[in-house]
Amino acid sequence: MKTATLNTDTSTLSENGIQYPSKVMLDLHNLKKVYPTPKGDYVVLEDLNLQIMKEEFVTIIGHSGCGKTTMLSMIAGLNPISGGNIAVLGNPVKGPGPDRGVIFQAPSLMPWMTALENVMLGVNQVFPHASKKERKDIAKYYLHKVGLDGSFDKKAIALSQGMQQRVGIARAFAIKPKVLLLDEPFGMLDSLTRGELQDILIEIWNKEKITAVMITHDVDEAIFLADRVVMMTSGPSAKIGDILNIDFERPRTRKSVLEHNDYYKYRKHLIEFLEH
Ligand SMILES: Nc1ncnc2c1ncn2[C@@H]1O[C@H](COP(=O)(O)OP(=O)(O)OP(=O)(O)O)[C@@H](O)[C@H]1O
Repeated sequence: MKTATLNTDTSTLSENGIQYPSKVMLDLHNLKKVYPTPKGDYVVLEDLNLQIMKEEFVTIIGHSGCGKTTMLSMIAGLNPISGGNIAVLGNPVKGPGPDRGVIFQAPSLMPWMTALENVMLGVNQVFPHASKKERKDIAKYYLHKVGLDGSFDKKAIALSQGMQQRVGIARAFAIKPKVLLLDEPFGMLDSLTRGELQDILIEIWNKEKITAVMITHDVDEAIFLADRVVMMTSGPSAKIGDILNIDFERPRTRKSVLEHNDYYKYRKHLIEFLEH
């Protein structure tokens, strides 16, 4: 019989009755992923161990093809686990769920639906017992937060890429997940829009403090957003190679980060890791 998850000050009781340290939101333990290929099994990830704390913002960097998306999609429950396990607050991930929101590089909205309708889709599923007005208010609140006040009723197909990604961000936050998973969400945007959306993302995150795990290829973005930057080794059998703590105070501004004495030290550390 399933028992409800119980949160206490010191620990969390998971579904299977295991007492869990309360600060750990996400636990990846000896994670393994094997893809079958015509030439035989390809081991993408092996012995990958990582704990991510509640309210933490972690960015993931690593060479192209090392397995970042594979890892994120396994956390999302969209990609089966070959070995080891993943737990959210001590509960094993068995598939997708509303406790994990995902923002992909392409927001994959329903093109014929309006911005509001797209956000409402998720909200309706996650809060079926709320009144229609309450659900609409949640969707509108997050669309407002991402700066889309004048565009609630515009069809997704009529929105620019940057605006579509704003809807994607609103949609992910609106379901109030415990963990937000972001796979290069700004990878396709120009640098100005990218900067704007980083600011929006971090502003909402500062307020809501959802645990966030974000893949990026941009070292500066990784530093600006994160409490820790996690570096993955190159595949096959990729694992966590190194972790860098980013000790800048929050809230941060891009200017204060760039002017900080440690900024270039952090940057050098990450670039040296990637160059090896
Ligand atoms: N369904 C699949 N079947 C077989 N191999 C796959 C599959 N999906 C991914 N791969 C391979 O697994 C490896 C890791 O892919 P993944 O997309 O996770 O890497 P990544 O680090 O996210 O790459 P990028 O930074 O380029 O997005 C790659 O070699 C890729 O070709």
